[in-house]
Order: sequence, then structure tokens, then C-alpha cells
Amino acid sequence: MLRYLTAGESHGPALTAIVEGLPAGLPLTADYINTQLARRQGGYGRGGRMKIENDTVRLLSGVRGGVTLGSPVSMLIENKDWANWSEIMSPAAGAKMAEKAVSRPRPGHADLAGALKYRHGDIRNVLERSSARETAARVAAGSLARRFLEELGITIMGQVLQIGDQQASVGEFSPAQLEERLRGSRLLCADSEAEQLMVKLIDRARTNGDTLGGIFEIRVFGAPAGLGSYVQWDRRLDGRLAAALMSIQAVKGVEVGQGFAAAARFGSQALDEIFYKKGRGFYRRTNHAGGIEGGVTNGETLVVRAAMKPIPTLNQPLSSVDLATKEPAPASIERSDTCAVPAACVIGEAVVAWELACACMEKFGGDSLDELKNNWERYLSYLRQV
Ligand SMILES: Cc1cc2nc3c(=O)[nH]c(=O)nc-3n(C[C@H](O)[C@H](O)[C@H](O)COP(=O)(O)O)c2cc1C
Ligand SMILES: C=C(O[C@@H]1CC(C(=O)O)=C[C@@H](OP(=O)(O)O)[C@H]1O)C(=O)O
Repeated sequence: MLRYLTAGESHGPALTAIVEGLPAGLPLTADYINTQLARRQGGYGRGGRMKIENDTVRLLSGVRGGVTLGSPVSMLIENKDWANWSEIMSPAAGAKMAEKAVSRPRPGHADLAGALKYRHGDIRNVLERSSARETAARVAAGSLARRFLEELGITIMGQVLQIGDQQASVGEFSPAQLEERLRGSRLLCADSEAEQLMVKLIDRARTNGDTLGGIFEIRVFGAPAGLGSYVQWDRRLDGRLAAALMSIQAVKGVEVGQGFAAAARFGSQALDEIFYKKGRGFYRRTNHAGGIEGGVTNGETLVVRAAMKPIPTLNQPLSSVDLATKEPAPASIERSDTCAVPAACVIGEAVVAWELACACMEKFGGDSLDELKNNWERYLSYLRQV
């Protein structure tokens, strides 16, 4: 079983992740993980924090000589901003803590619900962990999954489809074409004309003390038919992907394939007819299902989309109530992003990679990469023969 946990506060000394269950013998370097961490830090619309951080991982265990050992991989990403927060974030009591307490919950953040649940008077005790800073550790864990999937020829690409109400036009691209189109893009948007309008919209939001959300899409190329299962609710891959994407901070909607649009179509416009060719096996000419039927991959490209709501911290704050005085007060203002959809897209790639890697480990097993690859090859040749 593949599993991971993350720990760390946004302005604490570091974030950590422990990943267990990867096969031994997987080639892995810190540089590989760092490339993904740098992608997560990018995107137009980010706030001042990304100028401070330069996320890099320290591999503390589970990797030796450039390959995984089969033992837990633990990783550490330092928060450079910790230097500015060490007194306020100290594990020991400090005089400044009460003085700097946050007491005006921001609508849309975890502030109020978290303070009520854990009986915190200082909202900092909530926001430090509810912050999407945690996703740096998730992307590190997802990078290991991505590296593992690469060994099987499975690749994952995300792109931004919409910022606010500004849409990009999307085509059917091969992984190489998509990569080429996204290279150099500020917003991970494959459509440069739309990207310029998105940038303008983000500027407008920032000027108005406002924020934006949007939609991103993740595609998985090269996944064979047969990952996930229909036999039990919690083994359905569509459900697992939806949960993983929905768990990203500020994601409020997830679609697989046609998603919500399918509800308005006739069956003949929403389902994918089945064809067969010797040597190629079973295939479809359309992919409305987004590569999953019955919670199981069907061999077509996997397509999932997620909708992100606008960032909750507004520089023109909404109304709130002070936790201590119960008097009306504007919500607190923390340093903040204006729009973080491209970052969420990279995080989306990571969590999708993770779920795919789990499904592959469940189907093909193996304590070493060689053992797993033998099982994988046998299954693929079976698929080619049926
Ligand atoms: C990459 C990323 C960056 C984010 N940056 C901010 C931010 O700077 N300020 C903020 O208030 N919320 C930010 N958010 C959103 C909040 O973390 C999120 O809305 C909050 O945790 C409440 O959770 P919920 O929206 O899922 O209900 C960000 C989310 C992501 C994915
Ligand atoms: C630190 C990250 O994102 C943070 C997510 C976030 C939030 O409330 O979710 C609030 C901001 O934190 P700060 O106030 O420290 O600038 C973002 O910068 C990151 O993505 O690495």
C-alpha cells in the first residue's frame, strides 16, 4: 500500500512529508522533485511570499545512490520565511503572540470554522495549517508518484482553462504538443491570446483589492484499461480522483470527462462507442467519459477538471465579526495571492499522479521496480492479445 502524510505550519521552520510503499530500485533525485516544486511556485497573480521562498527538498531517508530503497522516503522543505516569524511561531510561549493575535475571521477561509472547532482564540493557530503552503509537501510526494509512473510510460499534464470568466480555447494535443504549448506560459494556459486577457483580469482584481479563481484540467496519457475497480465504492478511481482534487485548498468542483455537461445531453451524445482493431485492441473514437467507466480506466486519455473559487483574503475586506469582542469588523488582511489557479493546476497534477500510482501499485504490486515492471509487461501483452 502506498501512503503519505504531510506536516508543517506555513510560517514554521519547515514542511515535511513521509511517503511509504514505493518499490525499491526507482531512480530518484532531489533535482527531479525540485523541478515540480518550482513549477508550483510559478504563475501570474501570486503574492509576496513566492519572492521569499525558493522551495527545494532535502531527502532525509529512503533514497541511496540515486534509487529508492523500499523504506519510507522522508522529505523536508524549509520555509525561508520562518526567519521572519520565529518568535511568533515558536513552540514555546512568547510575549508577542498575544499582541499579534488574529481575531477577525476571513469569509471563505478556514478561520472561523477552525477556531470554533479547535477552540482557538488566535486564528493564526488555524491559518498556519489550513494554508495552501502545505501543498508544497504534497507536490513533493506527488513527484515521487510522477517519477514512478514515468517508468511505466504514464505522463501527466495540466493546463489552465479559465481564470475568472476568461476562458482559454482547448484542443486535443499529444503530451509533447501540450508541453511545447505550455512552455514559457505565465499561466499554464496553452492559448496565448486568452492568456493576455487573463493577465489583465488578474491585474484588475489586484487593483480593486479583489481576487479570482478559475478552472484547470489534468490529462493522464498512457494509462492502460483496468486501473481502479467497480467492486467497492472506495476503489472507484473516479471517486478517488475527485476526493484528491477536492482536497486541494479552494477547489469547489470536480468533473470527469464531460462532467456536468453530460447531464444536459442525450445518451447518444454523451457515451463513447466501442471499436476493435487487431494489434490495437479495443478503442473509442470519442472520449466523453474522460477515460473512466465504472470507476475503472478504459485505456483512453484520462481527463479531469477542477474549479477553484476566488482566494478568500481580500485587500478590500468583507464584513466579519471580531472573535473576542463579537463586534462587527472588517475581515483581517494577510499577505496574499490574487490568483493561484496555475499553482493549483500543478498541485492537481501531483494529486492525480498520486492516485494513479496507488492504482498501479494495487494492480501490479511488487516490492522492487523490476518485479512490478514484469507484472506490468505481462498485463500489457494480455491486453494486446485479447
Ligand atoms: C496554491 C494556492 C494558493 C493559495 N493562496 C491563498 C492566499 O494567498 N490567500 C488566501 O486567503 N487563500 C489562498 N488559497 C486558498 C485557501 O488556502 C483556501 O481557500 C482555504 O484554505 C479554505 O479552504 P477551502 O477554500 O477549500 O474551503 C490558496 C490556495 C491554493 C491552492
Ligand atoms: C505560502 C504559500 O501560499 C500561501 C497560501 C495562503 C493560504 O492562505 O492558503 C496564504 C499565503 O501565505 P502568506 O500569507 O505567507 O503569503 C500564500 O502565500 C505557498 O503556496 O507556498
